[in-house]
Amino acid sequence: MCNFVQIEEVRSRLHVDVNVGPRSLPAPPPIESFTDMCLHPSIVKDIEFHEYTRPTSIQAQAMPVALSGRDLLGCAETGSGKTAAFTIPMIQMVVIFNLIFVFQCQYAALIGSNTS
Ligand SMILES: Nc1ncnc2c1ncn2[C@@H]1O[C@H](COP(=O)(O)OP(=O)(O)OP(=O)(O)O)[C@@H](O)[C@H]1O
Repeated sequence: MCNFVQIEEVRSRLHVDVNVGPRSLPAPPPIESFTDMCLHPSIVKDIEFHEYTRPTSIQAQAMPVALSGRDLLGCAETGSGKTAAFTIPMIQMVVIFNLIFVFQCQYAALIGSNTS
């Protein structure tokens, strides 16, 4: 994917809106294939086990942002795959950087969930 127009075309097709803060760099473009996300082999294996063939819209846009280490706030309808969109990058960071051992962190991730 090379230019802004093409990126916006893909976002439009995926029905994805992206907003970044005024002093922030542009968000990474969406990635429409798990294979192209450079995920750890153990994560790829699990994605295959669950028979996810391609990212949902929220995953295609949110995962590259989170994998780049940026903060993000993602909203999408229920059942659209938000859980994996946020947790796969989180697991990737833990697996790749081995956060708990490298930084002696007590916590590597914090998950907040609404109650219903
Ligand atoms: N890329 C994908 N391909 C196929 N199925 C998927 C994919 N991503 C998630 N799913 C499946 O879709 C279903 C809904 O996903 P999930 O519950 O994560 O959505 P959600 O947006 O987090 O929902 P909620 O708003 O209710 O929390 C789950 O069964 C999940 O395993």
